[in-house]
This record gives sequence, structure tokens and C-alpha cells, in this order.
Amino acid sequence: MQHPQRTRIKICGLTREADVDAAVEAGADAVGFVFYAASPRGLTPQRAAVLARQLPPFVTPVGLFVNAEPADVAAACERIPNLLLQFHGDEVPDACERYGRPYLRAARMSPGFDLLHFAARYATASALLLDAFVEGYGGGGKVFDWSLIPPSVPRPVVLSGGLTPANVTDGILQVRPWAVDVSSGVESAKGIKDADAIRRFCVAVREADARVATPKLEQRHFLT
Ligand SMILES: O=C(O)c1ccccc1N[C@@H]1O[C@H](COP(=O)(O)O)[C@@H](O)[C@H]1O
Repeated sequence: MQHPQRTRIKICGLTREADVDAAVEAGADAVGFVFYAASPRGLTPQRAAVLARQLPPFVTPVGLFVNAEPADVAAACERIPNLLLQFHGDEVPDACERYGRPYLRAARMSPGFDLLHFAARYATASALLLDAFVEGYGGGGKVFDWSLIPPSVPRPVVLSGGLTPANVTDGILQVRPWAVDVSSGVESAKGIKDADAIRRFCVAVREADARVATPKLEQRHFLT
């Protein structure tokens, strides 16, 4: 019997109305807005709020922050009331929890990184987003060695880092994550998404789902 899980899809780093439409039409569950001035995908809360108003119900806006000032996170939360937070810098647990909102915590994966210790430290995270360790915190389009992920992680896992329409099926079959997240792998230029690549990415995720028979990661707390 086919496993009932539908891998959730987040398309990150959106900056244009047309890209939001493309992500929604392709079936994305979440779209990410980067509130990090050093990123070529960086947006102001005002601009992100305009894009977020385009989202239909059940598509979640996610705000990505890298060591942001609390006032800046709060300002984004005020502009986009249903914003799910994603912390992608060096934020300690208290800094992630202080807004009283669900949050994703990015883990920068490299050999020797202790993901289980990280998961225990960020036990209040809605999910751990696993990205490759790169200079400049993320969005580098770099794949990490998926075998670094322990077979059982006590939080839902969002697989990220260098995913593309060509490798996401393998990633899902190998890791069996709760969700996948992509940015540079569906771009034609930094901050400019390619609608066809977004569509092919989502099709590749569904192909993987169709091939998944049993969950690999421990996610029973989610499936009950
Ligand atoms: O997108 C960015 O510029 C960025 C900057 C700082 C931290 C994270 C960033 N992006 C996020 O990194 C992961 C992986 O991205 P990619 O698919 O490898 O390009 C993803 O969550 C991006 O949104």
C-alpha cells in the first residue's frame, strides 16, 4: 500500500507577484520571504505583505531571518499576521521563542554536526530545516551529504540545500522528510524564479511520494 504522506513543499526567496502565482499554481504549501538585507532575495516587510496578500488560504507565508533585531521580526509579524518564522542564523532557543509563534530552525549541516543535540536544544521548533553549511548562512544552492542525517530525528525534518527538480525525488526517497524547501534550484537568476522549474520541482516531489512505501524518519507524533 502506498504511504499516505504528501511531502509538503516550500518555495523560498520569492520577490515577485508572478513567482508567488507560479508557486501557488504548482501546489506549494508554503512560500518564503527573505528578511535579510545581505541576500539578493531580501525584501522589506511592506513588500512581503503585498505579496503575502496574494496567497490563498492554506498556503503559509514563511519569514526567513538571519540574526535579525527583535523589532524587525516583530514588524514583519505585525504586517503578516499568519507569518511562520524561519531562523537561519545563530539565534539561540530563547530568541526563536520570544515571539510566541511557530518557528522553523535551520541547521547548517556539515560533517561532525550533532543534529540530535541540536534537535534537543530546539525542542520547541515546529520543524528543523536542514541546509548545507555555506559561508553567508544559506541560499547557496549547495547539497549536503544526506547520510549525515540520523535515521531517527525527534522533530519533523524539512530537507533543504541545493534541491532541484532533478535531485528532489532522490532526496525524498533517501531522507523521507516531512517537507522540502527550495530556492536557488528553481531560479533563472538570483531572486527571479522560473515558473517551469517550480512546476517541475513540484511534479518531482509528487513522483517521489508515489514511490514512498513507508516513512523512514520517525514521524509518528505527526501521523497520529
Ligand atoms: O536565500 C537566501 O539568500 C538566504 C540567505 C540567508 C540564509 C538563507 C537563505 N536561503 C535559504 O537557504 C535554504 C537553501 O537554499 P537553496 O535551495 O540551497 O538555494 C532555503 O531555505 C533558502 O530559502
